[in-house]
Amino acid sequence: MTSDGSVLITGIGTLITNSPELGDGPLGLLHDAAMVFRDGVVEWVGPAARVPDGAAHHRYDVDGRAVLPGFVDSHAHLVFGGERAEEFAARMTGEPYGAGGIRTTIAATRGASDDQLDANMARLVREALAAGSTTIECKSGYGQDIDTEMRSLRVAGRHTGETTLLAAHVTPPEYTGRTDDYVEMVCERMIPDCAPHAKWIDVFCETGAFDRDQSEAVLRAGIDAGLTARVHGNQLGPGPGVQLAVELGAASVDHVTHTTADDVEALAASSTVATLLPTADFCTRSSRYPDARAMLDAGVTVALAADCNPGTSYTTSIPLCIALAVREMHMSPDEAVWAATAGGAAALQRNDIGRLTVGSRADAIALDAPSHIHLAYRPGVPLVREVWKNGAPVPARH
Ligand SMILES: N=CN[C@@H](CCC(=O)O)C(=O)O
Ligand SMILES: [Zn+2]
Repeated sequence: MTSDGSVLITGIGTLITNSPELGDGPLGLLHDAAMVFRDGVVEWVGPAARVPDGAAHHRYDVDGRAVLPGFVDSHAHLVFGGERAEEFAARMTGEPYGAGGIRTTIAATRGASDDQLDANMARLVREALAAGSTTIECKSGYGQDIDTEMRSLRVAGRHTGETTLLAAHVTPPEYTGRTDDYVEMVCERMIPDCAPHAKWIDVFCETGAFDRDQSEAVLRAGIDAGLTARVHGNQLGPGPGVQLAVELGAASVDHVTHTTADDVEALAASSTVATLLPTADFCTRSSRYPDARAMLDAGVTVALAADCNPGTSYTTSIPLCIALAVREMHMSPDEAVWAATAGGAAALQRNDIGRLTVGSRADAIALDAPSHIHLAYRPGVPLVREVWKNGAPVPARH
């Protein structure tokens, strides 16, 4: 980058802008394109033949590669201690996944220092960035006491502005058999104390976690404290999570693996994004994947996220999510890439990311491939070759 903070990217074989006004289809696809970043935002984007004259940009030639907005990973649990490889191995030999595994991580997280939590999160954020995620949301939720939830949010806030108080993830051991008492403590004390450190409030509305009334109480307390709702729902079986999210105007309801026709209809008529987490279904060997086709065909806004966490989805790979979404959920490569970029931005209610248009954040990736289709066509191959965050190249990962 030059001292004026600008960079000209040339030689873009295909550019996804996510602006239909700029190019073909919903992805706003341009061929033989170029782009100028200045001071962290996109200053110009268009055909290579029409690059504005005279600007003393640093030039970066991507040699015919595909360039996309950086992935927006709108669902992650990155503040935790320990790991659960043994639980995963047991699951792969027949044990079912249950919400109770979360308690293992609660114990490890409570016992970890801030520095340990921070180092673990930093490692995962670096990993995600190298795989193309230039924005990542992060939930607390492995404390389930005020002190550890607060510590978790502080750590998360050092790495992302998208911090979520997952106040009701599972009833912690000291409240066993007293979930209503836990919910009361969350509403009266945890949320008021922790809200200044979070942007979002989240609950796990599921059998074995929190029921509809308990989830609603937590979400309403969060909303009253100035947070915006998002919901974990319909992951392990059908349930009230989707309807609750829609009723409360949640930004997103996440997982949505088990939905009814009424759920899909309600989502389609709402502004709530359905965030699908295919790597969680893959790693828990779920009986099914979300019915993405029904949702898309009904007009639901769909996002894809990696749900990085030590229990159900210990991956930061959005390219893997895209490959699963295409292969297992019958999304087209275009739909999957849109969902992982503009869809993630919609789930975070952001219009400055997930697109490459004038004024948007200069967060972009170049693939070692001529088109975005290769993200699904070449599963498991690390195709993300270059990453720019706020207009600056991200150093290669060691
Ligand atoms: N479903 C709830 N929470 C996490 C899993 C947490 C865990 O098992 O540690 C998820 O999004 O998949
Ligand atoms: Zn989650």
